[in-house]
Amino acid sequence: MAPSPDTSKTTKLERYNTYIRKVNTTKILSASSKLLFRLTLLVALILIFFFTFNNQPVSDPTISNHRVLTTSHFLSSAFYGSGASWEKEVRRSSTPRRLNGFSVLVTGAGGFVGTHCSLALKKRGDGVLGLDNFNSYYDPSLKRARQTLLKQHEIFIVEGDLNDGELLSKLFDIVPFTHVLHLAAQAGVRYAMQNPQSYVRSNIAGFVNLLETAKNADPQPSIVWASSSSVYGLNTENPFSESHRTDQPASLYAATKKAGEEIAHTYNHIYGLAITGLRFFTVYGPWGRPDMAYFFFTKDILNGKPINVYQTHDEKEVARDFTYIDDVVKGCLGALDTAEKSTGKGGKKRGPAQLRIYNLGNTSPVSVGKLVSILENLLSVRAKKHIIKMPRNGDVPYTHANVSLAYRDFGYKPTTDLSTGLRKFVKWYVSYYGIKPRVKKGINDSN
Ligand SMILES: O=C(O)[C@H]1O[C@H](OP(=O)(O)OP(=O)(O)OC[C@H]2O[C@@H](n3ccc(=O)[nH]c3=O)[C@H](O)[C@@H]2O)[C@H](O)[C@@H](O)[C@@H]1O
Repeated sequence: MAPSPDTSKTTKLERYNTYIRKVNTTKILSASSKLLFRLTLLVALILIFFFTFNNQPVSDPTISNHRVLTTSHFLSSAFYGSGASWEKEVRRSSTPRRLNGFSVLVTGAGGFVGTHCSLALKKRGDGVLGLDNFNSYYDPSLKRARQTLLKQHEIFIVEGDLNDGELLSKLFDIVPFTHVLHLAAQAGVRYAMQNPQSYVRSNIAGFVNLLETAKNADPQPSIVWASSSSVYGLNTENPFSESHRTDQPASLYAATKKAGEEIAHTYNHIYGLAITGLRFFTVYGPWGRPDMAYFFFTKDILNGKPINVYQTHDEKEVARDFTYIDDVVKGCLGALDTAEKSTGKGGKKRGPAQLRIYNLGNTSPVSVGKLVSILENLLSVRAKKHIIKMPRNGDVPYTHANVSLAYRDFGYKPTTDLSTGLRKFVKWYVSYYGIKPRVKKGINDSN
């Protein structure tokens, strides 16, 4: 019998090869399933991120502005800055139509004062480019409606955030702005207790970012920006003058505006930026801010909802130097017209530059009780008033502007009393929100 061949070596080899194939297949399978798992995780994370940041209820003031800003920044970075047509829009909007006209970057152009100032500048032939992040501190649909209004007047708003240095530099690369009207801010006195960080982000970090860009620009623009009557804080001298104490802010909002004034000093001192701060006193009017008392009182009175009317702890009336928007716009344009050129260039100072602060108020404080009775009369509805002690929320009991400095330097003279201004506001309100019944006859007939 022939000896059977020794197959033990080939069998071993085959077994070994089979084993290797199995191991490799398992490795490939496990690697691809890992890859698949990671991809799924990534997609899930992107989806979670997208839905979390884009499905926020818009009018809830408790929403963290930070998240909204970050998303807006994220989205805007994807949209802006590419394409010849975008640059063309930027150039077209900011080009003046009158001889020696300004080219103004208006930050917060989708806001209340920003919209009115942009329209006024455009109307007289200046070039206006808006910048706004359309955050949801209050109903963004109102900001979008203002944007539509500006678009009808050929004013383009770049959608982006003040803290986006790249975007700001790009805008200054495209346009040699002569002026910046800086109105973008986290506004509101009481909301600062709910979302303190948003005040730091917009009013301090955002402002610094803007000044950094402006100081590097060539030419450097002149800057006019919105400070606030709230910087007077616990000051007891009356009426408030620019020389009075502003070192006792009653709210974080006021503290960030005061910080802005000090920061303005620094950039003026080091870099030669010409800067003018305007202390606005409770500005109201058509296209106003829904977070302000006159606005939400109107809404609540019409809806039969109770309103809280504050009084001081010693039971005195709380009062404000309510200032009508058209007067404030004249003040802003006056400040722009009298702003001197910045003296620096490309981050270097070449000589002393103008630094100014002005009150823009109405010079006649009115109590909140009186404000409510004017509204009741205009709306023909009785308010359900709850008179309560002013909560400790950053409010001050009283504001009253002395505007002689603004009058001396650019002829600022407010001419609208509260009844006249509120009549115009109510007329706009009922038309904008399509409210017909009960509003006093004649409200739509007057100007
Ligand atoms: O002039 C300013 O510096 C500031 O003016 C307003 O702040 P404020 O004067 O507090 O305006 P509102 O929030 O509209 O309040 C007006 C008055 O109504 C009172 N109020 C407010 C809310 C409320 O429920 N009840 C009430 O009586 C306030 O105490 C205040 O006296 C703006 O909201 C700030 O952004 C701005 O910087």
